[in-house]
Amino acid sequence: EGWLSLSHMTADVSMFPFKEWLKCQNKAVKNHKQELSEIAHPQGPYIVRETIARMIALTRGVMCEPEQIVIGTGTQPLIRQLMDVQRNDTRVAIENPGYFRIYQLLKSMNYDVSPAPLDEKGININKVEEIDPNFLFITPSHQFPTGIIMPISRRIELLNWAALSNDRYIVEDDYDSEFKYGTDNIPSLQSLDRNQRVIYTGTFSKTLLPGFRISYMVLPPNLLRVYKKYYSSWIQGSNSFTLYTLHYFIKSEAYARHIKRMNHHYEMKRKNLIKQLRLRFQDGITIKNIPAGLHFLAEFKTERGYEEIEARAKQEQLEIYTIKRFMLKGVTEYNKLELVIGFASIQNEDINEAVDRLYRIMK
Ligand SMILES: Cc1ncc(COP(=O)(O)O)c(CN[C@H](CF)CCC(=O)O)c1O
Repeated sequence: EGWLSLSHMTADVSMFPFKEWLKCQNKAVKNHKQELSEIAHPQGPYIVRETIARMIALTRGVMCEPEQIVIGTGTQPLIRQLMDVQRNDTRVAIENPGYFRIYQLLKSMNYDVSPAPLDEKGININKVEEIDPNFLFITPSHQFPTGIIMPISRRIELLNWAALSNDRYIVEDDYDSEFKYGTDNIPSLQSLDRNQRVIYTGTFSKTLLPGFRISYMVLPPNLLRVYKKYYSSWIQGSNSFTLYTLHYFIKSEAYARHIKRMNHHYEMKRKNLIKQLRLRFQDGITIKNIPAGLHFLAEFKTERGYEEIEARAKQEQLEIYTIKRFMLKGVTEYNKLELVIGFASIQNEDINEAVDRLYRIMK
């Protein structure tokens, strides 16, 4: 019957409004031939940055001017640009478990990168003070991969910590913050920042499609000055055609409608998957049931180790990922079997079959 996927790295392409997207593409051709014939602004076309600035002000409380926005072809290239213009002795801390692709990028740039552990409120503030980083990478809206939603109290603690020095920044990765199911959508950390300490990054990979490669970064004025100094001759890497299409997709409210529709769709699939998992595994499964994002963590009682589970998953043609990929350096072997279970790809009618395969893999 072929492969089924519980990957957390996808979006549900079966629901993407390609017809509306193509209409916006036509508008881009009609209204912006001139701009398409030229090299775009290093940070991306102004009107696209203006539309993004307005949208994140409305949806995430982010306060910024279009001049502070840098558009990029992904979170990694944006972080690379930001960090390329920092001093070599810059110290960095990142959540552990955390987004290993950023961890690996920062290490490949020869920065001193320290994984910092979490507690029930997100990144552990005492550990942050111990490490004393210049840049702190966090995902407060929906910690990646544990899903923890950082309470306001911890956000304030972190902002107070950052405000104590001109040489401290917090990179707020607001990844998949758009998907909340019945839980409150806490405004961005950036919206609480009064000292130009927060760099805000967002992406359209989860709300549109990861293949579009459209992400953005909001720099506080002091870092924007540094950025402009180093990148004045930079040619924007994004595809202007896609960016102008995005501009019309957002302005026509198609984007807002799509997110609303996807929230309902994902909430229904998530509920069904959790129900089937509980029915099948009974007390053999413990689900970290935080109602947000496009994946959840689930711990399974099994005698089998990670390698064996991954091998059996291939046999069963079920795409699954374990928590190991997010356990950054210096963490002892996990003594429980934990999966990151994504529900964007799996079609509702395939959920029972996927759960059956998972049951055979674990038993
Ligand atoms: C924490 C976090 N911040 C941003 C992105 C978005 O990056 P970009 O598309 O480049 O804008 C991801 C995307 N994560 C990937 C797909 F889910 C990879 C996960 C894995 O490698 O496990 C992410 O986890």
